[in-house]
Amino acid sequence: MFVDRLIQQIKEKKSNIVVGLDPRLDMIPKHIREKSYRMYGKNLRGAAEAIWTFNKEIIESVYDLIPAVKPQIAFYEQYGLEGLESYQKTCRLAQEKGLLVIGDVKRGDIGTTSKAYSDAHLGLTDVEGERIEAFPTDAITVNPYLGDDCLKEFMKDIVDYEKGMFVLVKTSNPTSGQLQDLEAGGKRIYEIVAHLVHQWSREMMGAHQYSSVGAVVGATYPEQAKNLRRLMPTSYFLVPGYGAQGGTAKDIIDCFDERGLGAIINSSRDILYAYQKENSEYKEQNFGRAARNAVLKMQEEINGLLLEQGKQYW
Ligand SMILES: O=c1ccn([C@@H]2O[C@H](COP(=O)(O)O)[C@@H](O)[C@H]2O)c(=O)[nH]1
Repeated sequence: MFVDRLIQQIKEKKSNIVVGLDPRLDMIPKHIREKSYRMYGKNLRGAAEAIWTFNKEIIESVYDLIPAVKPQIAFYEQYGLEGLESYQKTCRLAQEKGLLVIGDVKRGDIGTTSKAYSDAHLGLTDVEGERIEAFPTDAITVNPYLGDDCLKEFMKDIVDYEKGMFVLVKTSNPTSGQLQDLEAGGKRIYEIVAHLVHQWSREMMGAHQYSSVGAVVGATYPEQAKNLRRLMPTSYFLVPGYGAQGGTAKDIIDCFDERGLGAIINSSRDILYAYQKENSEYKEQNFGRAARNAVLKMQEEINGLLLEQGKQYW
């Protein structure tokens, strides 16, 4: 089951960090871009190959330190088919390195359309009876806005293929409250979504009192996260917003349970582009080492605070 594999990886690597694979062309080291443009041209192929080269080195540099990666599909989709090919290759390499892959695809539509999304990202795609894997991912993010019939399609594949999903509950962006914090029947919208997620989570429980149905909860809203931990006791939290968006170890600490489990913390820009930081000791040739160092620093911050609070999971 996805959640059990995740917890096993977390314990083995003593890490609850997810590296977000969000390749931004303008932030990829120049020597990689130039080589790629020389070989393929300044076009979608050239961009996609630069991304792939960059991701390969990032994965090689951090795979032994983390349980999972989270490629954000938007950063690949913008380069069309070539970009999606890089997404697919990135997911495959990460899995080969023993990492779990959480596709940040934020899908959700009417039932029949959700089924197609789910075939592509969780299950298998049917071609005249041949069942083929389109994108190799272990879990995805989903948008709950369309309700039960939308999520039912993802649920089926989670059960059949032992995959996972993280439902958007309280997102990290500045205006997430505009809709998510509105009150309906005495409750906030995000609390109502949390209640639904809790119900869905009961259908896919693993061995450690957690479910393969998790929730996205932003690091930038610590008070709400504390409340959500209580409302969704069986859902693993995928927590974006650490680092570049301002979230700190203190802000995410209440996403964990008393055992130090229950949350995986994502950081993308702060890790991938650590070599560009003002005080960085690394040159752009060593961007992989800079990323590794950034993961180790984040691990120290989070594990240090967990230890202080007696929430030692390792
Ligand atoms: O509420 C959300 C949901 C998803 N994200 C995604 O996480 C990363 C964050 O990147 P950073 O560079 O660490 O800020 C990015 O892929 C977002 O699309 C989120 O930030 N908040």
